[in-house]
Amino acid sequence: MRVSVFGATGSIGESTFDLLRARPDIQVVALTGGRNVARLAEQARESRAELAVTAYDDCLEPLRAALAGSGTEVAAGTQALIEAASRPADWVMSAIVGAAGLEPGFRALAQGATLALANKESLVTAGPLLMAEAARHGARILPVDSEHSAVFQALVGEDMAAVERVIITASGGPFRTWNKAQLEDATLAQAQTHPNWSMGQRITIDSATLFNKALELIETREYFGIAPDQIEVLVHPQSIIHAMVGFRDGALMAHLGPPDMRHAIGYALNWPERSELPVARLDLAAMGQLTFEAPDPDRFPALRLARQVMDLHGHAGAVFNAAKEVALDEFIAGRLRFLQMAALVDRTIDTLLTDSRLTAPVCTLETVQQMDHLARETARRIAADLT
Ligand SMILES: NC(=O)C1=CN([C@@H]2O[C@H](COP(=O)(O)OP(=O)(O)OC[C@H]3O[C@@H](n4cnc5c(N)ncnc54)[C@H](OP(=O)(O)O)[C@@H]3O)[C@@H](O)[C@H]2O)C=CC1
Ligand SMILES: CC(=O)[C@@H](O)[C@H](O)COP(=O)(O)O
Ligand SMILES: [Mn+2]
Repeated sequence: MRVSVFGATGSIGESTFDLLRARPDIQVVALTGGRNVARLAEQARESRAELAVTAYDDCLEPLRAALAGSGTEVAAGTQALIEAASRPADWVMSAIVGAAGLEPGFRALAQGATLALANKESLVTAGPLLMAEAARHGARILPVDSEHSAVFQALVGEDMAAVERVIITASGGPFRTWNKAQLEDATLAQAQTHPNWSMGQRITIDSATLFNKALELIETREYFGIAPDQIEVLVHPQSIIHAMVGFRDGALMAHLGPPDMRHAIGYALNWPERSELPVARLDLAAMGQLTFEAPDPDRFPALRLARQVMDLHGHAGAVFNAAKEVALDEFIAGRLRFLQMAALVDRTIDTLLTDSRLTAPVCTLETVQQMDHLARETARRIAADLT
């Protein structure tokens, strides 16, 4: 099997790489990264990858130097990423963070590869387009986000017409029990520490605001084609149950597992088979109890914003995600406070409500990219006002 990994140097990329080590039958085609050139080169040497690509032009020379004599080709830049995605592969991991992951995934589908999709932003910004591209080329999208992998697994052999509701769980993040006054002063160091999962910085902060769960609400609709009012978020601080599917006979099927992404990645890698995976086995008796709470929309407005976005349809997802990415950049740079992130996203959507393109159906990658660009410009202008 020929495999490529986009975002190989990140958290999902490293977990994927770890699983690939145990598969001598796999030929690594392309590995891509960003600024962590040293790690990308190590991975390429170890796996004898055909091609290593950095997203940044100024990282090309260090990458070339690190891979001299290895036999791995090197390339850099956005166009090189897209070309790498077009290189024939059977299975492609999409684990670049942010909207930058959309186009490589789109190109991988166009060459008929199975796309293991960790990059949730792809479905949030361009769900209908991505699904149509997969159908057009007879390609498959397999969910990697833990909740969506869990739903996918609970649905094996089931008829979607029998599904009444889908419940995705949320850890509640590091600020689950904080009041609003405490949230005002939440720091970057606190926000980038997840109670259960070890993940990249950006998704970790999104878990703290519940923007991660907001993206996942939209992602659920796009994957499974169910109505927003059939999708619920349930706070479950232990992150052991990842999702539940409720059927019209009242049965509720839950998917449980330790907080280790190698399960969801491995499931997508081995699908439709199940194979041995190096993940811990749960000891529920030792755990004692699993607890649940309703999310608080007042302290965490991201979920309400996601529901507004789902009602708007069209390019609202692209606008939502872009504004959220800008809010995150500003918070990381110390220019926005924690609660101002949601305020910025809210105001960006509000500002663009009068633009008819916001609700126009998503038909091309270009319009998605245009709306992403417009939303980023708008959000940056509003952020300058807020600071
Ligand atoms: N981590 C997790 O457990 C989960 C992650 N996801 C999703 O998976 C995706 C990846 O998350 P995660 O692994 O945590 O993120 P990380 O930040 O750990 O890794 C991101 C990867 O993308 C690369 N990258 C960063 N910016 C760009 C860019 N502009 N263009 C191309 N490549 C870039 C990074 O390169 P470098 O580091 O070399 O600069 C790195 O390889 C996200 O969409 C996230 O929401 C979903 C569920 C769980
Ligand atoms: C591992 C994974 O899928 C993450 O998206 C996870 O769900 C984050 O945890 P939260 O539930 O805190 O958002
Ligand atoms: Mn998730």
